[in-house]
Amino acid sequence: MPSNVNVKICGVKTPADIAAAVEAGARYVGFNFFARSPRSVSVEDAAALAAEVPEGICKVALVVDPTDAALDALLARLPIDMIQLHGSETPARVTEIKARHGLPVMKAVGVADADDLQKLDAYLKVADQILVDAKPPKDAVLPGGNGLAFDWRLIAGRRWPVPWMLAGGLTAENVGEGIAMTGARQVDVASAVESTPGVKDAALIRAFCAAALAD
Ligand SMILES: O=C(O)c1ccccc1N[C@@H]1O[C@H](COP(=O)(O)O)[C@@H](O)[C@H]1O
Repeated sequence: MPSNVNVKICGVKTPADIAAAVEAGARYVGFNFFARSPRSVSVEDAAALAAEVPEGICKVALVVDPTDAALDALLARLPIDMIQLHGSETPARVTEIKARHGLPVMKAVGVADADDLQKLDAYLKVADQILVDAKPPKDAVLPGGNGLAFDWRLIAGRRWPVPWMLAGGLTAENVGEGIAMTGARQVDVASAVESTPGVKDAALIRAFCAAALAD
């Protein structure tokens, strides 16, 4: 029986990463355009990679506080299905980006405590999806992709009116518990499916997807 959980593999950089994700059952692949990330790809490389993604798999562009010019340049080259905003974009900026580009937007919200969930509520009317991620540590170089989980009890039993993904420190070992505790129907992973930062590992992708899709 097909699983009712969707998996996103974020930070794919090679055709082999895409093949591993798709064969393992992922429904989303993420291209990371945050230059300081070990997972970042150039627009040119991502355009070539996007051609490898089968029809029906959602191609997500992960960007952090993008300018209009940067998004214009990216979307002119790349057939993207969804924009993931992973910076400090306000609800008004999310609305602006959606209107300008006509693409679904997933807004990432970092969660460390109950106050962050109030901030999340402000995006429910403007974003198409919410990515509920761990809040990065103050001194972190990356605003996401740090392999850190948040306290899932904070969102246990929460229901939101838009689709959402659980992210942050998910691994093959803990994703089943994360799904069970939070009721997530979608999960997103970057670092736990890598052998070293920025290098995806097909066996780890398979193990993660098998665990997430076992539900
Ligand atoms: O992965 C990155 O390098 C990254 C950089 C900047 C913003 C977001 C980033 N990743 C996103 O964070 C989640 C969680 O990552 P992890 O599994 O804890 O490593 C990831 O799935 C991306 O959507």
